[in-house]
Amino acid sequence: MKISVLLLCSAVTLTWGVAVKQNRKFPDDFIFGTSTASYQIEGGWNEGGKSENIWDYLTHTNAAAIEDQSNGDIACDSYHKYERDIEMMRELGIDSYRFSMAWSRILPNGFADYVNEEGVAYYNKIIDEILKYNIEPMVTLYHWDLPQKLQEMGGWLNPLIADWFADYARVVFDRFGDRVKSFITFNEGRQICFEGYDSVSKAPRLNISGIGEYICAKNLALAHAKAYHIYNDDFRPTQGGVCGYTIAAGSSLPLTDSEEDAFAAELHDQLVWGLYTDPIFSKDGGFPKELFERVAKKSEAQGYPRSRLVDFTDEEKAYIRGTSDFFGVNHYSGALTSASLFSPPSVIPSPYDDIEVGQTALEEWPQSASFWLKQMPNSVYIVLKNIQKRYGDVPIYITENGWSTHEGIEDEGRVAYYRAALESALDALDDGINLKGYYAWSLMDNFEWMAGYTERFGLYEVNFDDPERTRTPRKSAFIYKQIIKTRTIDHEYEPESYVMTIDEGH
Ligand SMILES: C[C@H]1O[C@@H](Oc2ccc([N+](=O)[O-])cc2)[C@H](O)[C@@H](O)[C@H]1O
Repeated sequence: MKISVLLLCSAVTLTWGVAVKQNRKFPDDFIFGTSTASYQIEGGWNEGGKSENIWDYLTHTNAAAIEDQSNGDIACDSYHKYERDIEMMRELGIDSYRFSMAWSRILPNGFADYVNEEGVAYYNKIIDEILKYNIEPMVTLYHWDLPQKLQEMGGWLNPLIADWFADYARVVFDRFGDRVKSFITFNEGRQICFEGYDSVSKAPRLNISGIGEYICAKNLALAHAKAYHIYNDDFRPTQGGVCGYTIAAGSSLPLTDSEEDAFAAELHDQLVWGLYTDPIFSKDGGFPKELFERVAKKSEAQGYPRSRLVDFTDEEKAYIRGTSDFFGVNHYSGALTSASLFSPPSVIPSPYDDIEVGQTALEEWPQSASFWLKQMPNSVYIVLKNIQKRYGDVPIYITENGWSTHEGIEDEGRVAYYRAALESALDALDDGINLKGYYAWSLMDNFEWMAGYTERFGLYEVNFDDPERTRTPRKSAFIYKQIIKTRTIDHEYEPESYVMTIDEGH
């Protein structure tokens, strides 16, 4: 069996097993940032007029669902400690900060009948303060924390949610768009839909296997498009910013060079991100063709009178197509893909059973503290190339990329990962891929969903035993700072000390 792992060659030196070309530089206008999300860092879960969201509800009613029985009630306490967060951004010298707003902090009823001014004031403080230091906000409208009240009305399975989300988006654009020039509607459609409604993984942990994800995906696409059109028609003319969409994509390569494995890799991409992005970015719009046909055929064979993946109307397809100014990708890991690796899921119908494809990672790839995260060689380049092949030269932002450890301050594993990922991003730039920016996940340790606080992704360590939630820079923070400052990756660079300062101009 020939394993087709693509490695970009013409290396000059090898560092950490990574091909390193010399004298390469990120362009001056390349954006370096860090990412966070509201539920993972804010805390203040019932303060300042905020209402309960689906993560508050899950962690308060089913603590056992979280590995360490923890929750985001306080998290990093960024609701109170945001000034320290901004100081850290200045220490790093980042160009942009990606964070999300909590729908239930801005609209505690879920609906736009009442705007919580205290919630608006909280986000205004962050935006105004970072702009003082020339740090551009990139705001995600929805990073998984749906108001619980809307969940009780069906959440993302209720088609009316497209309007509820559009109303929320209008409030966000109206209140913040004079200063925020970059919006993302959704963080990771698949994680919202498959993990929330199909596979009992993330909140709200519903198990409508083989059906829930598809209904949610359709509603999400319509919600996104409505928000985009509102921005485009009513706000862009005066505010002049951009509005995009972010998905999670691993770099999938065919296990062998057979046609079957090439098709398996294509089907897998269609399921795990094309389902969400083809309707927006593909030439003809609509769901991915082969996936759509597979689900229709399977549904029929299973006795369903109609496909479990309900198509858009032609009018809806046209309404959704082209509704994104950039492609946001959260990228962490990769795998090799083949139908020969398929093992039937325990529950059928299931999206995985629909495609009958499986994946594997190689033993020798470094393993992070997260079971799902292994470091595939050159994986940033591979995923960006897959996106470019699919959608052409759309501007791309890597809106998350990072590595989890159980390490303390000396986080050599994370340092190696970031250096390798950014070398791979340089390969993409060298190849003419339209990559505009890179956001490290994450500024600091935070509540890592089902893993609670057992896995750490931060450039800054957070002491969750300390009521002050003290933040301390890790080695990786110094390394990332040096890369941002010089726009180059110096694999020999070692921080002189672990004392952080703010450089002039930040
Ligand atoms: C660590 C961050 O993970 C992000 O979510 C995903 C989802 C899927 C993959 N994947 O490899 O398939 C990677 C990361 C999430 O957006 C963020 O909040 C963090 O938890």
